[in-house]
Amino acid sequence: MKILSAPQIRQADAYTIEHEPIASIDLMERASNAFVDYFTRLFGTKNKILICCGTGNNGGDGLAIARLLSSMNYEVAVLVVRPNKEAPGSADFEINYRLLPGIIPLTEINDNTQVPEKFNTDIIIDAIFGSGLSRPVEGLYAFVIRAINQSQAEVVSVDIASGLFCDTIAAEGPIVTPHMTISFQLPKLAFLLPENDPFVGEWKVVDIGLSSDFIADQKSKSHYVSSSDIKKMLRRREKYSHKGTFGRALLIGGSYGKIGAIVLSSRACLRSGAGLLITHVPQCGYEVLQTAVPECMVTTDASFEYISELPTIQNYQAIGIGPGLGVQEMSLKALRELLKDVKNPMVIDADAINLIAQNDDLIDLLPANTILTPHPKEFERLAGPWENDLERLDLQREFSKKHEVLIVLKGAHTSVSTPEGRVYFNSTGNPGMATAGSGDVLTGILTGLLSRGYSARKAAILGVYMHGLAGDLAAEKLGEESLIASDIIDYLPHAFTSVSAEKYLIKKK
Ligand SMILES: NC(=O)C1=CN([C@@H]2O[C@H](COP(=O)(O)OP(=O)(O)OC[C@H]3O[C@@H](n4cnc5c(N)ncnc54)[C@H](O)[C@@H]3O)[C@@H](O)[C@H]2O)[C@@H](O)CC1
Ligand SMILES: Nc1ncnc2c1ncn2[C@@H]1O[C@H](COP(=O)(O)OP(=O)(O)O)[C@@H](O)[C@H]1O
Ligand SMILES: [K+]
Repeated sequence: MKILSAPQIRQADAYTIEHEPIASIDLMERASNAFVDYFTRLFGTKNKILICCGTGNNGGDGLAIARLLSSMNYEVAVLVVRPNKEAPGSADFEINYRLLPGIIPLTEINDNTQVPEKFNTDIIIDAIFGSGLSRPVEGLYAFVIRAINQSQAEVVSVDIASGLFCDTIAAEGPIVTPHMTISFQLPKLAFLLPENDPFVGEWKVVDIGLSSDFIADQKSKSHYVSSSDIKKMLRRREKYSHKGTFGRALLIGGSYGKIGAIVLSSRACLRSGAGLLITHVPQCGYEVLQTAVPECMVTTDASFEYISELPTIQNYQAIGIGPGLGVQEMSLKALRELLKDVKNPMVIDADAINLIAQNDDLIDLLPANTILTPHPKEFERLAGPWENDLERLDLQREFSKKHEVLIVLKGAHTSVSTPEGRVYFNSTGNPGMATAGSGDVLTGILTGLLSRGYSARKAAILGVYMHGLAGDLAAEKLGEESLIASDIIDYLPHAFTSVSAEKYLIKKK
């Protein structure tokens, strides 16, 4: 799913109005209905609702939402914020203003002195500004937004929190801090930047039928990965396939006290479809691996505690290195040798990333399209510091372009950047996955998918999605608090089957 900028969203509205064709006021009605449809699934009629409206089209949505909710027996009141009494609202705002039934209490605020310290209501629907915000909020609007934020009510923003820009980090000036945002058609970049979290809350995108042709034609460097994107990527296992068809994977890692990391990667790799897995560990890991993962073959290093040398690395479709590796001099030597010899894209994680960050010569040895999976601290070691999340995103894109690698920057909404400068934000995963070893599981999944024959770009996007989905399915059953990395592996089969089920049905028809 593409992420469009505010000007592109405006053009999509205009294109849809002209080419569907649909009257602008009817598109607003459709958007308001979509909002109400989702809102009424969450909140019952017992709640007192105050709808705070600006006088643009976001405010027009607010008025239509008021009318629709009132017709469904919700107790609704409307507040219109209009600093200049004489200034008319947008055309569609004015139409909806005239359509507002008399039974809905309507207050207009023109002056700071009329703003209560806080609003006494159960729910506030915030429809002051949407994607048309053009400058930071001040004056009367700022007073109203502060009062909204001070109220005890649940706040739900229409399209985007008033005061938040669609395409960047939070500006100066007050911004609504909603519990939830119900947004139209496509996610906004602002929803995916961690520092905007207080101004987004939970968010849900509802379809308002904007032209899919127009959206398909738009250029966008940012994408939000949805389940339908993933379904298109998934491959079937063909009838006459054999284990060789699905590739030989090699995982390298583990050290004394950190063998568990490479055990997790190995199990996850096999659960992601690799035909054959060889794991290379220091001698101290031999019995652990053979016991914990009987399906994998194990080769041992000359060193008891650390990786110090390479196994034969020919004939592998995919190599993953890093989990539990440590940053010993001898492991650095082995990594340098590996990077000099390998030609295919690899997966580089954890201490292998740290070693690359500490040794300038290594980055240029990486085969094109190699996948690096840093968490933010590891990425900072690689690429240097940033001032804010938008700068971090730019840094990520630039790093990928400059070094021709994929960066999987981990966290909520993990972002995958490609050498072409595109970024794919993940839509699965939960805070239960912030637990030791879940990154090691991801490395195993990515190595498995590469060996299985997916391109590096597809392996990265699909692997991150499946890892998050397995985490979500695990959390559904076990809760987030107790989730551990092994649970993610245990739920990987459910993740794959839940996404692929529909595809098989289509094939059978
Ligand atoms: N036909 C359409 O264009 C549709 C628009 N929709 C709604 O319309 C919204 C966008 O509406 P608009 O483009 O009218 O813009 P907004 O309603 O977001 O803002 C209204 C106007 O306020 C002014 N403004 C911006 N920043 C300001 C500030 N800091 N202080 C004071 N005034 C400021 C601008 O002139 C802006 O046009 C969307 O977010 C969505 O809610 C939906 O109804 C879907 C259809
Ligand atoms: N709040 C969160 N929401 C979603 N996913 C998360 C969250 N926190 C962590 N994760 C995921 O868990 C994994 C953690 O990886 P990492 O930090 O490398 O852990 P470790 O080094 O312990 O294995 C990443 O894939 C990350 O995206
Ligand atoms: K809003």
